[in-house]
Formats: sequence, C-alpha cells, structure tokens
Amino acid sequence: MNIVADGLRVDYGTVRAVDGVTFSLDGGKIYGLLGRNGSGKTSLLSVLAAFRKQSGGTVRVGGRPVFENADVTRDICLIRDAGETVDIGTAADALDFAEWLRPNWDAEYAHALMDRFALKRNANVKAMSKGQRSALGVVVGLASRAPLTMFDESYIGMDAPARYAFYDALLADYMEHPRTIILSTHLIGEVSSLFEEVLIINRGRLLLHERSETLLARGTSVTGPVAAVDAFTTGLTVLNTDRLGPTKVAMVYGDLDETSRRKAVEAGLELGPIAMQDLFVRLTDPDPATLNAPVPTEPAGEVR
Ligand SMILES: Nc1ncnc2c1ncn2[C@@H]1O[C@H](COP(=O)(O)OP(=O)(O)OP(=O)(O)O)[C@@H](O)[C@H]1O
Repeated sequence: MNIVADGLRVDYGTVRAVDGVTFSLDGGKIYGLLGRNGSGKTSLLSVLAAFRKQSGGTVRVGGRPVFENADVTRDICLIRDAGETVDIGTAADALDFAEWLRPNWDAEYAHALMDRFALKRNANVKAMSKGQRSALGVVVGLASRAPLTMFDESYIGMDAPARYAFYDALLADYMEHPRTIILSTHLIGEVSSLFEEVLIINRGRLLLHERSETLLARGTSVTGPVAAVDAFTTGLTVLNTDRLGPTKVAMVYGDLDETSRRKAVEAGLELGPIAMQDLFVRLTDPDPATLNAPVPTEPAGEVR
C-alpha cells in the first residue's frame, strides 16, 4: 500500500502541527516515524488514517484520497497509545468489533496473541492496566492485518518483556503477511533494527526520509587525539563532540569515502558506527548551532 503525501498541513487553530510535509512511500516495508515530543507525528498519522482531515495539501493511500473514503479506510489501521478500545466493554467485545470492522481479521491469531500477552477475554477494558490496554491495542493492530498498519507509540505502556514479545510477533507476522507498517516511537534503540526506512519529523517538517542503512552509513564516530580529530573533521558536518582529557570523539554526519577512511586510520584515528538513536538526538538537536549546520545528504532519500 503506497502512501504519497504532498505539502501536507495540519493546523489546530493557530498551531501548525504539520507544516508542508511531502514524501512518497512505496509500501510493503516497515517504516520508522521519529520525532521529538510535539513534532507532529500523531497529527500526521491521524491524517493518514483519516481520523482527521488535513488543513492543506494532499494524501493518497494506494492511489486514493483517504478522508471519508470507506473503501480505503477499512484497509488502514491506526493504533494509538492505549488502542481505540477503551469504551467498548470487555476485551472480547473489542476483538469482536475489530473482526466486524477488519476484512483481513485473523481471529485465531488474535486469540494466540491474547494468550501471549496474558490478556483475559472477559476483562473489562476500562479496568485494565495501561500496559494491558496497550497490549490489547497491539493485538488488534496485528490481527487486523490491515494493508496499512500504524502503531503510534501504542506499546509505550507495555513492560520490556511484553514490548520485545510485540517486536518479535510483528516481525514474524510481517514476514508471513507482508504489508505496510509504520511505527512511531521514542524507543528507537529497541526498534530501529526493524525499520527499513526512517522518516524524521522535526517541528512539523520532514527532516529526512532515508533507508535505515543509508542513514546509519552517514554517521561515523571519530575518536583520537584532539588535534588529529580536529584536523580530520575540518570541513565535515560535526553533530557533536565529547572530550576526555587528550582524547576527543566527534560525531560526523555525511558520506566518508574509502580515501578519507584510510587517511583517518593513518592519522591514528578510530572510526566507528553511530546508533540511530544518537543520530536522531543530534539531528533534531534544538541547539541552533547544530541545526544551522549543513546536513549533506544525497537525494537517495528525501531531505527537507
Ligand atoms: N487537539 C489539539 N489541539 C491543539 N493543539 C494540538 C492538538 N493536538 C496536537 N496539538 C499540537 O500540535 C503539535 C504536534 O502534536 P502531535 O501530538 O502531533 O506531536 P507528536 O510528535 O505526536 O508528539 P508526542 O511525541 O509528544 O506524542 C504540538 O504542538 C501539540 O501541542
């Protein structure tokens, strides 16, 4: 299920939450949607799921506009923080409702997931703990098998073992039933290995859309004597530096070719990878000095 957004805007009165976002997702992949608090992730996903009409721009899912278009929306499932199931009665009622709503619903799989997350079918949803409600949302999201499935921090209330069970289930089910999945998360370290592509949204704008491996390949830590690190990183985009006595670590963003890498090693420097979480933190750093630095990226992805 491909998704094309063009100049998408979401306004709440005078607050512009999504500010002219343009991207094209081929679909059939797991996408990570990253952004700091208040950056516009939920607003963007709400528009993709037709929970809300955009204030400007267009969005097409599978080539069709989504808002008030039941043919498309039944193929789109957005699970928000505690799921959409709170007012519905028991967990079993929530599953029945999802079965009625979702053409690809897999009841057997839903029941297996209920057992996996130790959820009781006769439990009143309102009386469930936050983590249990989150897990119920995850069950609904996975068993819906919607061609476009989005989890908006849905698993944030779940404890670590339950979250890891979710990641395992998601990957296994996605391999068996490929579809378009978007995960919005702050737990980047935990889930980044699932992402094939990443979109980073910052203050309502799309900062970058890249294949994960391209993004990761652009980050390099350079460690060594202060003078050597300074000489090597002159002219490069340095996202952050740390110093420990005579040793300095610089976080460099950009493509380093083989010659540069060889020169670094010859200068006694150590080059290493940077975790996606660290790149995210630095790329969305509100420090004006960092934000104003040029971010050299190829148009392999999309950079705003
Ligand atoms: N219903 C609303 N009325 C007014 N402003 C809103 C509303 N919903 C969101 N906003 C504002 O829009 C901006 C984007 O919010 P949004 O919830 O989309 O961000 P987010 O990236 O999902 O944040 P978080 O990671 O904290 O959940 C914020 O400034 C927020 O205060």
